[in-house]
Amino acid sequence: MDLGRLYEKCVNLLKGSDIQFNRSSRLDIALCTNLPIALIFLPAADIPTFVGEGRCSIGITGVDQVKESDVDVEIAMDLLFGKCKLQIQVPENGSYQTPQQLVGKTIVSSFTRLTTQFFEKLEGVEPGSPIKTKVKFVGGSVEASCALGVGDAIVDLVESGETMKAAGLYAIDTILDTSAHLIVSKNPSHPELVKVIKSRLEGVLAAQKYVLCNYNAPRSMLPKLLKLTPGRRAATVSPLDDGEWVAVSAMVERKSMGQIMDQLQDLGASDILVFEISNCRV
Ligand SMILES: Nc1ncnc2c1ncn2[C@@H]1O[C@H](COP(=O)(O)OP(=O)(O)OP(=O)(O)O)[C@@H](O)[C@H]1O
Ligand SMILES: O=P(O)(O)OC[C@H]1O[C@H](OP(=O)(O)OP(=O)(O)O)[C@H](O)[C@@H]1O
Repeated sequence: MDLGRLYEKCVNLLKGSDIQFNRSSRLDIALCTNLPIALIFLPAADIPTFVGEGRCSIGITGVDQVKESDVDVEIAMDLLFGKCKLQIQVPENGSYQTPQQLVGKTIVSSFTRLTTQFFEKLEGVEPGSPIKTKVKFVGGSVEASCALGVGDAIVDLVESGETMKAAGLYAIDTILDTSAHLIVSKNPSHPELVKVIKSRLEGVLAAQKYVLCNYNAPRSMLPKLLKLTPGRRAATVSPLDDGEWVAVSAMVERKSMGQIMDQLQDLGASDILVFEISNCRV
């Protein structure tokens, strides 16, 4: 698990999965109070190594860090947060507009492996063969490199684009779209626990993706209404005291919720209620 940008979302995910723990301040390890596991809080870039070497059975970090580390782990689940892009950025007022123009130049990045792989492909050489482009490592504040004359371009993560803009840079290509992922050791010490944690996390992700929609409707409109709210397997339809009416309950995708409510109403549904799902197994 991660200490910085991903930390809060990781903790929320664990809470949602009912993985309980108390973390004393400044301690990097916390024992789970309701499962026989220890949680270790590590920098995002170190997590792939710990999991790759089997020291930790599972980890949560950006897939950018996993690919940069070149470790042999299972990339098990996209956790759908921490989304950003690893992009090639050049000075706005400079002469470079395409990655091809950077061949033979100096590129600065914290992601030297991914940058090197990109230029190997661009230069048409075998992986591991020498390339004309020079790739330099810088651990932080990479965006200052061009202005300070350390490099001609940088490869760095972009989320809002504000850092890039403030540094007078713009992106000319994307090397990787990334987000936080669950990674699993190829030899976990307790595979059965890994399975439990995976299915709990899947439950939280599904709960985030769906809401529960309940409504009352004239029975005659059911065929049309159920096309809008078919449910995952099938919608639950219950009779009401008024025999002409039914109550419907179905999971719907959160992203379509507003549109579906509008259409249900247009078709004569009433008392449309939408509920958050705090957890589920589907
Ligand atoms: N705007 C962003 N900038 C950098 N990383 C981001 C951004 N948005 C999401 N991420 C993800 O977060 C990961 C880095 O996490 P973070 O910055 O928390 O690292 P850390 O080393 O654990 O913490 P810190 O840098 O605070 O010590 C990246 O690898 C990427 O997957
Ligand atoms: O597109 P934005 O939303 O502006 O985010 C991107 C910036 O955030 C990260 O840096 P971070 O703040 O982690 O500091 P660092 O430069 O020391 O890595 C990343 O390296 C970019 O510089």
